[in-house]
Amino acid sequence: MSHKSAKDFFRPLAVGAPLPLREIPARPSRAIHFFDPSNEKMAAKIPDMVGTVDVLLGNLEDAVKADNKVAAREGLVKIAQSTDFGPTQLWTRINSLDSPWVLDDLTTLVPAIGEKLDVIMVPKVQGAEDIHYVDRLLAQLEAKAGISKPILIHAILETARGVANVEEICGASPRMQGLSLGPADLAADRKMKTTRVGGGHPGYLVREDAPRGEDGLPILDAQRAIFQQDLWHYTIAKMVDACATHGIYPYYGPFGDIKDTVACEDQFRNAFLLGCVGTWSLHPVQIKIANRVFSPSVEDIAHARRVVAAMGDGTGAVMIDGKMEDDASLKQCLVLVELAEKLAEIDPDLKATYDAIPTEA
Ligand SMILES: CC(C)(COP(=O)(O)OP(=O)(O)OC[C@H]1O[C@@H](n2cnc3c(N)ncnc32)[C@H](O)[C@@H]1OP(=O)(O)O)[C@@H](O)C(=O)NCCC(=O)NCCSC(=O)C[C@H](O)C(=O)O
Ligand SMILES: [Mg+2]
Repeated sequence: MSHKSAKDFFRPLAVGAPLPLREIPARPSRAIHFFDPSNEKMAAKIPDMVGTVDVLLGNLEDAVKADNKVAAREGLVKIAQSTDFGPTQLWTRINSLDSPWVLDDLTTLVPAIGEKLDVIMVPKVQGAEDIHYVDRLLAQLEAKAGISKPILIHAILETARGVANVEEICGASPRMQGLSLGPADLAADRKMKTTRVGGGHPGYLVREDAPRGEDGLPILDAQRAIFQQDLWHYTIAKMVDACATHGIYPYYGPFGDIKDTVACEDQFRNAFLLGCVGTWSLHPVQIKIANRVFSPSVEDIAHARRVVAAMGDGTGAVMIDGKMEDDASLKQCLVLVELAEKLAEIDPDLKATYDAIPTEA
């Protein structure tokens, strides 16, 4: 595969297009909330959701009926033009690159609402070639429309080839903002034997060893603990490493069992602990869960601040509550403290919560 030379990587891909960013802004995006702009009931709720969620995403792809594709695109333009998004980012998910709708998605949205669109999510990305195509087309459209800042690209990992090529996808363009896991399409593409939209599966488990009888054989009808495993651990971990390597942001994806808010919270928390910065929300009930899970807890911030205070110049080792803390644990604590500071800038309730944490000796 041929790569652009380093000096060309940050050059605009069309004369008159905005300069590519050298750093992807670390804007809070705990929940990327999906709505169907062709659904009037949903669309009517969007202006009131501004400020309650970090990202509002007008979805044009799967979950929008084929007959509603044009209405969804037009609906998104209308909502974007008539809404002041304040601190909330506006994203869209365009149709897949092999679909009959994607060209019109891009050529309509960029001139109409390109100044308001922060990120375009591209589904079913297979390799760097998909990002290169969107990158060049966006540059041409931005130049023609006189857009002042580059629209960023977010890729969904939802094919086996996309997962295999995750490194080159992350590094394909300075527009790359991040990646999400697309567990439903990925499961289908991999021919996994599941029927769910994200989350676990009761059949994917590890069972406690069987007790042995006097004959030394396993007692098969004995009660044994079973531990359900995470089907998505490998892919999320691979995605997190690729994103961290390239300075972009990893996200979990959809959790389709809307009513199981407890398992949803578990799935989101696993992703948070592994390094993801946010997740998708498919229903208003999932926004609160995501905001809670992807914000560091009071306990973690209290502990992190103690470590930061105790570590002085950041070198050496100290004991806190019987545990050794050193340069490496300090770096982990700083990840949490810096995230809390960023979130506090846009979330007054969270700021008040973090400000109220007592300073311990
Ligand atoms: C999942 C839903 C179909 C559920 O809808 P519904 O049955 O209408 O839910 P409720 O009755 O509980 O709704 C209560 C009210 O809230 C409104 N509502 C529902 N969802 C949203 C929303 N996302 N944004 C704003 N408002 C919403 C309803 O209109 C009700 O309003 P009211 O009657 O006035 O009280 C539905 O939530 C939905 O369609 N969600 C989005 C689904 C989606 O975007 N799917 C695509 C992403 S997942 C995916 O693509 C897979 C991935 O790519 C992969 O491969 O893994
Ligand atoms: Mg999908």
